[in-house]
Amino acid sequence: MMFLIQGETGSGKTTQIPQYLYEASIGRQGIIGITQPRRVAAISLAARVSEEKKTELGTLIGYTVRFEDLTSDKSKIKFLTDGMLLREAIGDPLLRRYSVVILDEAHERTVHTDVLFGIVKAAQKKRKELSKMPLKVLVMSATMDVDLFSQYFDRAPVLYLEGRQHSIQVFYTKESQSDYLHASLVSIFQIHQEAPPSHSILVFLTGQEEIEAMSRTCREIAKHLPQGCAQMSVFPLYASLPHLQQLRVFQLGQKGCRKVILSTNIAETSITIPGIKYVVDTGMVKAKRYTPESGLEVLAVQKVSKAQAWQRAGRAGRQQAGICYRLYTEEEFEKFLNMTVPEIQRCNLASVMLQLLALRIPNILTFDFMSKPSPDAVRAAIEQLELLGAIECKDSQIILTQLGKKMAAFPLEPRFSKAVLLSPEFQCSEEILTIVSLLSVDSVLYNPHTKREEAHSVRKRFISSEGDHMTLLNIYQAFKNVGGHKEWCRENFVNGRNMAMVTEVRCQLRDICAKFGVRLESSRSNTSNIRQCLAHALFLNAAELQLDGTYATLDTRQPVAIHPSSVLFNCKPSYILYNELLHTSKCYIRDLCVVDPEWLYEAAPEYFGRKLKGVNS
Ligand SMILES: Nc1ncnc2c1ncn2[C@@H]1O[C@H](COP(=O)(O)OP(=O)(O)OP(=O)(O)O)[C@@H](O)[C@H]1O
Repeated sequence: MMFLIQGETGSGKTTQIPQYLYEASIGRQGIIGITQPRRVAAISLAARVSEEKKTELGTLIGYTVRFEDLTSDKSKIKFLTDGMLLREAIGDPLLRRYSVVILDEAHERTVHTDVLFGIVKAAQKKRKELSKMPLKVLVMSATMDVDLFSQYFDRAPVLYLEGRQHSIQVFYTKESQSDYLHASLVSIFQIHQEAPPSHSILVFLTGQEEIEAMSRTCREIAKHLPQGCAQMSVFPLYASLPHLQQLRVFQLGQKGCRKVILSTNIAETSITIPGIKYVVDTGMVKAKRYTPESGLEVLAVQKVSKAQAWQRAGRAGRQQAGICYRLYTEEEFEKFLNMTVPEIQRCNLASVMLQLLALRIPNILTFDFMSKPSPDAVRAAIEQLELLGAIECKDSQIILTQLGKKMAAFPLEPRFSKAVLLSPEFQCSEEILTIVSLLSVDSVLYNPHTKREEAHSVRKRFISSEGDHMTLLNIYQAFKNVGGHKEWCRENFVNGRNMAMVTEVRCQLRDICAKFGVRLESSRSNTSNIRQCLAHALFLNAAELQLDGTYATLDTRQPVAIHPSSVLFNCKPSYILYNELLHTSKCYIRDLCVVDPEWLYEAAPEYFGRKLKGVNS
């Protein structure tokens, strides 16, 4: 059985259908799994359904997100991120534990969801052939391209759910806005002056810095409003915000005080934030863009698709009638793409390719994708995995190496799992495990805007001239030396909860190492072995200082600049590794580590030999 369900936002697809299936005993033989593209959605939905069923979260209803599993043997309804279901499929491609798989928010088309489409389709077919317990599959969204989906899923029938409890009115601007931040501010304060304070406002912006700056401005303006105007509480919401702070947005606001939530697209789908009456949509989003020719995966601010705009509007009108102000004209909206370009067509494929190979799917080009990735992007991913030693190409066949098999077992990007696996060679396993864990969780640094200077100055003693990785390592070691003391965290502006998470992730990574017989070795001699190990794993993300004082990436000579958040912002080391590229006013590199060029060359002599030839010719 395979159905597509299209129902308006807020019609009850995600919270009700799993319960109906459970009550109809459809999930008796196995678990009902519901995938979500984001962890905050998986967690908050599990909590909501659990509350509706009056059970304790983690018993009948649970959730699994990366590095966090709140399920038990009793769990029958499980919310999980699409990435986690994909990981489970590596261990069990037939997904035998599940009687029903619901792929929710299918329009988001994350890489993981797209791969899951193929995996789930194949699992269903195979289970039928083997006369095993049938796998029922539901694909749901308010805004998916039903024709494309139905065709892909062998003409699966589409069920349309009509109706939502509350209406939503949508308004456009009359004229195009050149400054969406200014336009958002004007809208927020207009609503604030006119509407009762119990009506909360949700504003969609593009990223952490923008949101933090806007929060400050809103709070400042709110202080100077005329007497009689209601108070305002501003809540930022973005992926790297500590989890507890994320959850604060779901709490009811104080009486007589307006709640304003400034969010990235993490609040765009799935979730219900109580009290939201108004949505302000800037029409902008920060998303990945990938150019296979340059091999660069960049985060850049761009226009949303129509589907995203409708999802955003759908966050209003969930508990009462809602209003959505779009800060763009109707003509502009008409020019938006109908659907967001699937992530598989705009991201680096190295990670997903490694997972497909671990799933014993030999050829990503012939895999049953709803939308094929570009052959150039596939070639670039193959080259990267080959350089990392994860695969070998023999007679036009791609084979996962022993190293590659181990790499795929870690819930990490290939370059980070490679760093872990190489660490014994460089006698720095403990340190690399810490660094990789630190990079896998939300930021452990707490930078409250009112005490930014103070936070910087107390943390100065941890700063390493060798970069951000080493600085984070110093902070972690100091945290451990005081036994994770809460007072110490407070004094040093360190997020204790996220630090505890780092310790948890570290344990999990250690367990995976133990399972694969990876001997962990550390000499604690100096820091150059740690940086050398990072150079051998992250050499594809290296940048070089130019004669004019700027930086360029080593692979494609892309001009880049050090991000102001880096401890190296005012330094000019000759060679640095970076974790991420971010495109705002210019192309920034962030999370940096100083390295020697010889280490890079040692890591991939042929590759850098070729690159240098390219530069000289
Ligand atoms: N955490 C919550 N608090 C209060 N009400 C909620 C909550 N979650 C859901 N609801 C109510 O249930 C309704 C249906 O929510 P549900 O998430 O199931 O809708 P949906 O059809 O899946 O929407 P979408 O397509 O936007 O994900 C909401 O409109 C809201 O009225």
